[in-house]
Amino acid sequence: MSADRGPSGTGGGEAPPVVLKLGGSLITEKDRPETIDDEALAAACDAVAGALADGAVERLVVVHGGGSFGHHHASEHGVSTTAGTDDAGAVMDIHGAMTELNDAVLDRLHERDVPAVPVRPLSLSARPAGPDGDLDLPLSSTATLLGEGFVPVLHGDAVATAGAGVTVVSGDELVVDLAAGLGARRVGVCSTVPGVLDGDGDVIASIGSFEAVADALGASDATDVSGGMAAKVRELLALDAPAHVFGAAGLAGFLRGEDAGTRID
Ligand SMILES: Nc1ncnc2c1ncn2[C@@H]1O[C@H](COP(=O)(O)OP(=O)(O)OP(=O)(O)O)[C@@H](O)[C@H]1O
Ligand SMILES: C=C(C)CCOP(=O)(O)O
Repeated sequence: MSADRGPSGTGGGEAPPVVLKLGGSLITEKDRPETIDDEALAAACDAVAGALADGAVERLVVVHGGGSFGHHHASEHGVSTTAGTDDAGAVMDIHGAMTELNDAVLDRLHERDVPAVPVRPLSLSARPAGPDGDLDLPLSSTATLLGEGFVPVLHGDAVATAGAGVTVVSGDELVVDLAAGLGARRVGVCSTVPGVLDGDGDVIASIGSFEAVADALGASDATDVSGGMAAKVRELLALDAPAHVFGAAGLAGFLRGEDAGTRID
């Protein structure tokens, strides 16, 4: 790997970060178990590397989804964001597949000199008991890595869950906690669709409430244990920072500070 430690390394007082999710449906072939979409992943990493190199983004946290890695194994074991398992083998299947995908994302970023380092939710995070138990995601490692000039890369994962064993935490949940806790400037979710689509298949320019678009929102077309587009919009509406949902064509523009796809705020 050729990635060096990032240039800033200055501690506190830096610009608020951008939080970017690379959707699993973008970077994998979601219908084919454990298959990376090499072209799409490379293009996304090019856009990230370009934005960091030309200073369009100073501080960046990347989150990636599960695609045909996490969702496939979670579904086979009957595990979702609400249904847990007490089988260590199932946890290893889910977490192991996400580790493999995370390694691939890190490799592609390192090839482009992005100082990316993994932050693993299974080792860091937990859900307390009860239906309203908010995810506990300690942020000090991510914040410190950012301050030291790195690009932390988190991912949807298996997560310890009081009273349920281990469930799934989606990248969308992580994005929301990271953005709120780190005071993100902007949030981007890059997926296979060009934005949130209305009933006619057109991109909805902006969404301010779930009810206004609920009829158009569905689950993912592929195997998915975390709720697809409906869950994504619900999560992003809870944020203070503006969020955008867009496709591959919108990524470079989003990183330059432009509006892309659907704006959610
Ligand atoms: N109204 C809608 N607009 C756009 N996509 C929708 C809509 N309703 C349902 N979808 C589905 O949501 C999918 C995107 O959600 P999905 O969770 O699969 O994306 P992702 O975040 O890229 O993947 P992952 O969850 O693996 O990280 C689309 O591919 C589409 O099948
Ligand atoms: C299925 C797993 C392990 C990750 C789910 O994360 P998401 O793809 O962001 O919903």
